Amino acid sequence: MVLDDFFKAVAQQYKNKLPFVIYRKPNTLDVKGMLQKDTALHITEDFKASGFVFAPFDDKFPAIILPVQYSKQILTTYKQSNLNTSYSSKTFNTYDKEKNFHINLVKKGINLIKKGELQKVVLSRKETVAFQNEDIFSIFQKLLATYTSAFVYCWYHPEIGLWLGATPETLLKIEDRNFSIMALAGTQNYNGTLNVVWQNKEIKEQQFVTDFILNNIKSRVENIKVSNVETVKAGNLLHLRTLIKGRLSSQNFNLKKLLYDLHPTPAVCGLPKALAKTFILENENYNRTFYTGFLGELNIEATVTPRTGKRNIENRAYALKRKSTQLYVNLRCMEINGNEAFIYVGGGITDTSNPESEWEETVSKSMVVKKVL
Ligand SMILES: C=C(O[C@@H]1C=C(C(=O)O)C=C[C@H]1O)C(=O)O
Repeated sequence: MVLDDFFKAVAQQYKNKLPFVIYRKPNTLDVKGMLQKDTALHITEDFKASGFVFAPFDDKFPAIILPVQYSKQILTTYKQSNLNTSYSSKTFNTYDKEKNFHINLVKKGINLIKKGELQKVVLSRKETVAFQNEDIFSIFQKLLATYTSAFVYCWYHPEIGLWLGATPETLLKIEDRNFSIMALAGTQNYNGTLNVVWQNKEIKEQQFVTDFILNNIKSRVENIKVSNVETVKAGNLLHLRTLIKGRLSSQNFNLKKLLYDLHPTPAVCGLPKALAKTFILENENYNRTFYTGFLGELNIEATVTPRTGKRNIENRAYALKRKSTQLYVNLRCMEINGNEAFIYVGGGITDTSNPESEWEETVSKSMVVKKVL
């Protein structure tokens, strides 16, 4: 489908107040869309359905799905040169009240860590900025053009609202029995080089995430491969990343169990998980809803053509059908609500965190999204 027709179809869907998602995976050009044919709020209880899932931070609340069976799928290609909208150079005010609240929240977190009750907690805030007469699809296109290595999406349901984001973090990918999980944490501003020094604080907070993931998957996987810790760029920021890959031991693994043993990981919640989550729910002054939840393709049938090598020539005729799941953590995102955009940002706190720097980190993270407004 050509780009114009793609966006016309999605705009019509939005006008008709029908649910949809449009998205592009990291470092690819395909932009996919799922346009749901009814207005129902579909839920997946067992994670066996096939569709696009949108799950909240708090696992007490259900995961929403746009099911393949009730949706029309559309596809286009987006090249950076398609961008014909320019950036505005708006300035945004931050308010002392928000800053004071966040700094006090961080101090509270540090105190609990120093008392030994928590090891790490990720604390966040919601910032409201004015949003007037803007075309959400041009914002989506700016996200596509600006953040080519992110998972970029725009998701809508009339009963929930409209979300947009460009996340650098994969939660879980599964194809057949092969899986891949990312441990991403630690943040510093990007100043033109990936060759940077990381402080112990960041190294430790990222290691917590890797260890947590390994502990939670070890009983049901084999052939685990853990990458070195690498510095990766996401917009104007750098993070530390470890990739964990392997094979699930059983064909009949329980995807829901695996997912909720991981989610929310210490990249967005903390350690120990339950205590950190309670602290977050009781002390942040807003409801995260879908920020730091997860989203993406669930049990989508993909056609895989075997590689063409001399040895494989006889295989070329077969196109294999495989079920694939590719889920991302909902970060660097915003929710549009009438004339307002809510931007959600947070950061990991450990015993050596500095409250003022933690505030600055959330300001830098908010720029990722503000840049396209
Ligand atoms: C919580 C966020 O990001 C997470 C926290 C990070 C950190 O504490 O350094 C880094 C990447 C993400 O795992 C966010 O972007 O809002």
